[in-house]
Amino acid sequence: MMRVGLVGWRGMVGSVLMERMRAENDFALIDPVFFTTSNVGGRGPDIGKDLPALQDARSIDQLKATDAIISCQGGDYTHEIYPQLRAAGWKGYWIDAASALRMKDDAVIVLDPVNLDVIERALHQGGRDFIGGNCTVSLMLMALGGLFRHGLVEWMSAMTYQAASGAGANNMRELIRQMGAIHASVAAQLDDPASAILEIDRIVADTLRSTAFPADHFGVPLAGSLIPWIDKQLDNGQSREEWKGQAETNKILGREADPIAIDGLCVRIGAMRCHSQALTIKLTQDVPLDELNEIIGTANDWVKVVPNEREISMRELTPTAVTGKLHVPVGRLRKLNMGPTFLGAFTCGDQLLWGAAEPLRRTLRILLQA
Ligand SMILES: NC(=O)C1=CN([C@@H]2O[C@H](COP(=O)(O)OP(=O)(O)OC[C@H]3O[C@@H](n4cnc5c(N)ncnc54)[C@H](OP(=O)(O)O)[C@@H]3O)[C@@H](O)[C@H]2O)C=CC1
Ligand SMILES: N[C@@H](CC(=O)OP(=O)(O)O)C(=O)O
Repeated sequence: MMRVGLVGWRGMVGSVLMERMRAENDFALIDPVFFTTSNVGGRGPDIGKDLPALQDARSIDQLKATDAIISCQGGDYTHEIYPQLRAAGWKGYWIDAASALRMKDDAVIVLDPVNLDVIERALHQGGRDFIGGNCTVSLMLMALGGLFRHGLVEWMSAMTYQAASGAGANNMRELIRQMGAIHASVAAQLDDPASAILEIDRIVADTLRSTAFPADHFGVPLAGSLIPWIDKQLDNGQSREEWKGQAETNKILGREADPIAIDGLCVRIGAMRCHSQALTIKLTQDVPLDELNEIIGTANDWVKVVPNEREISMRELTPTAVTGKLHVPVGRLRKLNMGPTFLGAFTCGDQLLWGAAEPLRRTLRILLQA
């Protein structure tokens, strides 16, 4: 049985990964060893079978005794440990949620419903590093992979509406705290049907602008507002999250040599854990909408085309509908006024499932069958 080390299993991404691995009975197929950076000798998670005590995630000797490692511990950990482990001669598979190794030449960004061919080719060639993609990119490709597969995308612009979870667990908590602070500031006026709406609005604005408003993690209000910047600032004016759109999509598709132009603006909004995206797609040719629906909707087992109708879009194409679910709805599909080769689309997906945990556990399954 493959001895698989799990690092970062109690974090947010790691916890979702544990849930999914339990649900899919993955632990029956491996000999799992749990690591920690903070509780060596402690107890691992409940996975329905006996486990040895937690091992030290910074011990190269202990890590070396594995055939594969899945890390959800974060980029700093990867930067610190991965080079030491390879330098010590470890030849195992490194599967990682963090972005640290994504653009390394011999690393594959894994999203098997879209790029199983790229993953299998790398495995054939002795590839050992399999890295989960950026959540926004992975969710866009789960939704629109069919168009790319059919060579129909000349360029794409993605305008994103990204959830608090992408910034971490503390940010999710802070979003709810911010919502509570807003409500508390006008609770009395809300209970009084005769109160003036402009007075409520003024108090809410004062609350949002107050230095007492809880914003330690985001730095600014998200509830009742939005944040038009995600990740670091690059010299060319893009945010790093926006840069990933083109760089990671083309790497996932294995077409770095002939990249498709992808760009847009990434925005944080007050959703909990589902990223949404409004997409403008320049098609390489004029394809009728019913054919596009078919191409998009049959690309994988999880994408689900939502008819471009008001009621069903409002019910099914939202973070509320999608949270905790593996399907990836895509809708609002229509030709835009710019011409017959311009397609509009809107998609929404759980960024902790297909955006983070699910590609990792599926990669493990692929390695087990290799
Ligand atoms: N958040 C996201 O949406 C996505 C994140 N990723 C990547 O995944 C990696 C991990 O992200 P994420 O899961 O958000 O990180 P977390 O901060 O939730 O967890 C990382 C580690 O922090 C330690 N930790 C310290 N305090 C706590 C606590 N109170 N509860 C749980 N764990 C704690 C744990 O390590 P220990 O048990 O050793 O103490 C844990 O494994 C990052 O590199 C990120 O870039 C990738 C895609 C999406
Ligand atoms: N940057 C993403 C989350 C994330 O962790 O991305 P990456 O894995 O590319 O660092 C967000 O904020 O929504």
